[in-house]
Amino acid sequence: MRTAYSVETVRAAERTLMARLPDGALMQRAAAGLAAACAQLLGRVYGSRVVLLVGSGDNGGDALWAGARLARRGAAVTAVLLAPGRAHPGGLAALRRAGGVTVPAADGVPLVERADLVLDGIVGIGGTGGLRAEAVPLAEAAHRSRAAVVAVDLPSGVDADTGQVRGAAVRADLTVTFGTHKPALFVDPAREHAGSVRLVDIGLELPAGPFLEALQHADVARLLPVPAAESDKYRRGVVGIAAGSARYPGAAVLAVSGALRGGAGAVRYVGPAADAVIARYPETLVSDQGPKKAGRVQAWVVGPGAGDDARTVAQVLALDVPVLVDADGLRLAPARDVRRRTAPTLMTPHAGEAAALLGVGRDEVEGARLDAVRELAGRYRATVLLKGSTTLVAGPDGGPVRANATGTPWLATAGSGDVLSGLAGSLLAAGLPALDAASAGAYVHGLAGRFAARHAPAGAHDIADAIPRAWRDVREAGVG
Ligand SMILES: NC(=O)C1=CN([C@@H]2O[C@H](COP(=O)(O)OP(=O)(O)OC[C@H]3O[C@@H](n4cnc5c(N)ncnc54)[C@H](OP(=O)(O)O)[C@@H]3O)[C@@H](O)[C@H]2O)[C@@H](O)CC1
Ligand SMILES: Nc1ncnc2c1ncn2[C@@H]1O[C@H](COP(=O)(O)OP(=O)(O)O)[C@@H](O)[C@H]1O
Ligand SMILES: [K+]
Repeated sequence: MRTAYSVETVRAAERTLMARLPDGALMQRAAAGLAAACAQLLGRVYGSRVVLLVGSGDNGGDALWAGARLARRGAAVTAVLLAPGRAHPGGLAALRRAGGVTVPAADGVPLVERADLVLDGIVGIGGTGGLRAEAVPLAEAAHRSRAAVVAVDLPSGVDADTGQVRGAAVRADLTVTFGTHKPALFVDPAREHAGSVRLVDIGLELPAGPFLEALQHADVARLLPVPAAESDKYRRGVVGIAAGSARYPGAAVLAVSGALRGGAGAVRYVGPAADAVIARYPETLVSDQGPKKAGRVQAWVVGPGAGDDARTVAQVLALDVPVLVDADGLRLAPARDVRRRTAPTLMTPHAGEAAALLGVGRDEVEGARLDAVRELAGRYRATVLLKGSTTLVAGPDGGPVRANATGTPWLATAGSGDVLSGLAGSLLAAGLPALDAASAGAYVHGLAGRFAARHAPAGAHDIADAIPRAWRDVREAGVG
């Protein structure tokens, strides 16, 4: 599991550690890791042109100390000072001792354009808002130059705690972050600015409850259900799918396709698309009764392609088993009915649906996903999985939000959300708590998308077909 902590927690851990260490020791640890990552990226340090973008705080200090290390190994290092009177004094002296030079910001752009490596030490966890005006031309030059851009701790201009980008921000190829990941490194739009991310351990001791978690293969492998010797289809769990309409029968077929690969022992379908479902998946148990009388079901999925069928949504919400509400179902599920439920509810909106539920614009949700997912989980007292370029899952009781790391833009294809709802619903039926069902479902779904679209675009049914391969990949890597 990878974890991220808020700036407040990082600051507290930093204070505790600094009280035990000699002055400057933490910055030296950070700079050593940073310089090593830069050297690796450059391949040959000797003779390379390195430009440091240096702001007024310790983030600039890290860049200056790392620059000094690279200068000692033969790089030509120039520091572009954004606040010349306030640059980190110790770092500045070290760079000069090592043969590095400094220039004012106004002279920086041509140097950045000719650099092999640009180190972004403009601002780190002390930043607020986007880049200031004087830094913008430098960030733009770095982006268009052929230089590798390495962000120190965070790409400057992103909000460390929320992943918001309010204005211009540096676009890095690599971010070297210190002590712990910051939430912004997992959450778009900031994540997209970070490039690949490397964590340098500087000895921070962090509390048990992180702000954000990102599951990895081993975590998901432990969550995925495996039938025991004594299992039968009912013990493995039966998932009910109430989806599809005369207009959208495909949504039912796709939800069933995900559910059949999600670990439940049987999939039961109710709704107007039974013929289409049976034609494609003859193993489905179809019922012409409503959800109440459909027979044994351990978890329901309601909503994909459901049109305006509010009655079915209300019936499913009234059942005392876990329920996943997706797509049209989200619009048709009154908040008070969801809040009143005692069994778990999992809601799976994309940004547009989340925006409609919150009464804000879609851009607002996409710009501040963490806020949106937590707000929805609180309002509905439900687990919420917010889909999109970063998929986030928040539980109703606060606690760490989970960010999914396996997604790919190839998943943005019609019907792929229906597959996810079936898959996650199946995991609910198999007995996983809602937070785990949602995050393991998103993880396997993302991986399946990657497999399905490896060399060519894939349709939603291809993603469903790739679920067993993704599942196997997780299990084999995770538990041997
Ligand atoms: N935590 C740890 O354990 C360790 C932390 N370490 C490092 O310290 C970094 C944090 O350093 P920090 O606290 O000095 O803040 P930092 O990010 O340099 O920025 C503050 C300055 O920036 C300015 N400023 C603000 N917003 C801005 C903007 N949008 N655009 C431009 N400028 C802006 C603001 O100035 P002012 O508003 O006064 O003009 C303020 O002076 C951290 O990210 C990591 O790299 C490591 O050395 C080792 C261990
Ligand atoms: N840019 C993206 N990067 C990664 N995943 C994405 C992106 N856009 C959409 N997705 C994923 O694709 C799926 C689309 O679901 P949804 O929006 O419900 O589509 P549909 O309603 O057509 O099924 C979700 O799993 C979502 O997280
Ligand atoms: K930075």
